[in-house]
Amino acid sequence: MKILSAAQTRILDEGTIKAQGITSLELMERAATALLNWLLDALHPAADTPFHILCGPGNNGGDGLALARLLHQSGYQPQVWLLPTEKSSADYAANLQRLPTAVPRHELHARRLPTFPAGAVMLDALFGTGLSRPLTGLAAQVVAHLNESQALCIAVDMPSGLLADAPQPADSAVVQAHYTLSFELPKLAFFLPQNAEFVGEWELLSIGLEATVIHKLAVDNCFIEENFLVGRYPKRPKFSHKGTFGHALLLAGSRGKIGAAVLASQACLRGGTGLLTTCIPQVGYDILQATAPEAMCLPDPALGHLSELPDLQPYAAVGIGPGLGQEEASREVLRQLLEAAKVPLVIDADALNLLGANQELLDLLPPDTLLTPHPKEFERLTGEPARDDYHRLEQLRQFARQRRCFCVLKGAYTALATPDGQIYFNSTGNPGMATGGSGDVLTGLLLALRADKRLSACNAALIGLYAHGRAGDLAVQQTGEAGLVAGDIVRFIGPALQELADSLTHIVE
Ligand SMILES: NC(=O)C1=CN([C@@H]2O[C@H](COP(=O)(O)OP(=O)(O)OC[C@H]3O[C@@H](n4cnc5c(N)ncnc54)[C@H](O)[C@@H]3O)[C@@H](O)[C@H]2O)[C@H](O)CC1
Ligand SMILES: [K+]
Repeated sequence: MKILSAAQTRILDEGTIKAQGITSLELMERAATALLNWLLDALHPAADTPFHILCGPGNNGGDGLALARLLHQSGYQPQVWLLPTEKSSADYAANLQRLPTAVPRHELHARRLPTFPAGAVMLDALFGTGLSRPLTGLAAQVVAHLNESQALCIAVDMPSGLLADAPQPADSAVVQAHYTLSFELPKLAFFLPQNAEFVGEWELLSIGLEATVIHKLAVDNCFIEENFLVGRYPKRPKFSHKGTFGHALLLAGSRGKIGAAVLASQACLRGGTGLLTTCIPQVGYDILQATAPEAMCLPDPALGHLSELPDLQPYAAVGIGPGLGQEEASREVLRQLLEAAKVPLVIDADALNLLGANQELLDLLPPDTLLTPHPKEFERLTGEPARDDYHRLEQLRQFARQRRCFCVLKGAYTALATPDGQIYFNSTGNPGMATGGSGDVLTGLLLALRADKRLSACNAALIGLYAHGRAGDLAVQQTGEAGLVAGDIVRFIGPALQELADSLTHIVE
């Protein structure tokens, strides 16, 4: 699913009106109808539910006015609160005119700001994608006042004060919505942690925006849902053998962190690798043999850390990093690997920290290498703290372009940047997965997918991120969020991948 800029949203709006031969007012009616249907379906509001709709001067306010009329026609008693303005949009004016006189309308005033009780539903239709600068004056005061309210706050299209695709100054007034109901496609702002307190839960309401126009718009940010992956994860052929899926090599573990090597090994095996060899320091040998018996174990001569790079000849892909530690000898193993590798690499955890601390190693990264930092590890890689989440995203895009690699940024909507400058946000996963070892599981799974020669580097990464989150979503149904541990994610990798393998068949059926 494409993530459009505010400017592209306008193009899509106009393109839809032209292609479908409708008026902008009719499109607004679709938006208001979609809002009404959501309110009725999701809230099942009692007939006396106090709906308060706050309307700004543009089409966002127009949506609010149209919604007020539809709520009234459905038997509710909404009230509208208008932001005084000298200039309003034509469709706002038209909907103000169409508002039944029975719907109470009030003008917002700095000295008479309304207080809404806990059971009330506030709809924030002050500003949407047309916001061009931070809110000031009365609008900012209204927003600050709304944020003090106990009522349920539902933002129409965007929380007012939030820009769709750029940061606003740190102390700007932005509505803190419980829900944001956006039209058709998500905004970039929704994917960034710094905006979570404003956006709340977000949902997309379809208003029939023109698919042919969406198709033509070039974007560099996408949101990845299951439908995007249909057909990208091939079923296992009937006559497959373990050689079909590749032999993976994992370099992981150090004294005290053997668990990371175990989790990554188990995830790699569940991720469908044909064969796995895990290279581990002596101290982990018995543990790994006992906990991942399907893996072959290659003990390093050193007791507590990796000190030697094995012969790479047999392997289809190599993963390095989980629990590795940052010993000098392990850094040399990493250096030799980067110099020698002719197969796909997956680099995580301490191997990323070693890259950050020894920046000259970054010049050795083979093209299409997959790196999986969380924000702190990413900062060590770039050596430059990000100003905000937007800046970090551009750093990520730049890093992947410059290093010709695939770079993941782990978080709530894990982002994948590709060498051609695209960013894909993953849609699966839950807060229960913010737990030790969950990243090691991702590395093992990605290693298995990179060892499978049938998958491109980009598809392997997208499928890995999606299936990892989906496995977490399946696991959390049994464990709850607090009780979820990384090993639970491992147990559901198989079912998550099977869903993807079956998705094409389901569509054909
Ligand atoms: N995208 C769609 O498919 C549809 C969108 N709809 C709704 O329309 C709004 C966007 O409407 P627009 O008129 O372009 O902008 P806004 O209502 O967000 O506000 C514009 C209005 O406000 C002025 N303005 C901008 N910034 C500020 C500021 N900081 N302070 C004060 N005033 C400001 C600006 O000059 C304009 O006058 C979209 O979000 C949807 O809700 C359609 O109804 C359905 C299709
Ligand atoms: K809004």
